[in-house]
Amino acid sequence: MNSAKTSIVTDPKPIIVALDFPSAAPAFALAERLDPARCRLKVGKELFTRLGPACVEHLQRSGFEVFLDLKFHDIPNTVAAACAAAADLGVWMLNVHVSGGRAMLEAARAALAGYAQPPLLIGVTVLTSLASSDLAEIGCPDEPEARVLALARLARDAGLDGVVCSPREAAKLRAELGREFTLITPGVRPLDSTADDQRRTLTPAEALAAGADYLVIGRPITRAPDPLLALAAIERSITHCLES
Ligand SMILES: O=c1ccn([C@@H]2O[C@H](COP(=O)(O)O)[C@@H](O)[C@H]2O)c(=O)[nH]1
Repeated sequence: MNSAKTSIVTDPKPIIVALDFPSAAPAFALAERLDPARCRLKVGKELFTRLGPACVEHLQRSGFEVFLDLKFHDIPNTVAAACAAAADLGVWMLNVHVSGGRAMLEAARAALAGYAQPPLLIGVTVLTSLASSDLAEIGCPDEPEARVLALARLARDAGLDGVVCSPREAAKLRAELGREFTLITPGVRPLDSTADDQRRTLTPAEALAAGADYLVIGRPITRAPDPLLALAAIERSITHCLES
């Protein structure tokens, strides 16, 4: 993919830093060094299970918008109640697994209907750690792109605001689902980073050029010798993708 191609990314801060840490100290220490005007933060299963809602509230008090990445996947009644609980926390974005099915997705949508400023409701399609062979093993004969597209269509039809996909599917989804559907891409790796457990990756500039709205980036920043330098290098690499 041509990383020099310019795409219109309308949000001036497309980077979401994944705060995957085992305790409050390193998570909050990094957050203190980050600027809420330059990025958002993602709280996932590890930090939330350790610290609970207090960690979201702490980060919000520091001025950050928080993506609560708990990937709810359960019966509709349970997911709806969990989405309401997340909305009560005032998170900017939350997510559910699209494979929970239409009734679950519609229940999640309905649960957020009464909020004046509801969080963005996002569906997880195919985890970026999965390749074709992994899908085959769990009984899915599709290539990841076909599966992601089918799940993204279901998410859109059920009224979700967008999906989590890998950057490799972003161009296809953008073309099929239009400009308004929000695409969140983990599986983002600068050229000098290791893939770790991610299987479907592109660089930050490639992801934005393909049509991603937001880049979720964890270890390439959080495990860098200097996280702020790593973030600054990523920001420089995507400047040409941002709307001026
Ligand atoms: O398909 C998915 C959905 C969520 N994630 C989450 O994003 C970050 C990625 O972290 P890296 O360290 O940059 O790999 C992590 O919190 C995952 O839980 C994902 O990777 N893929």
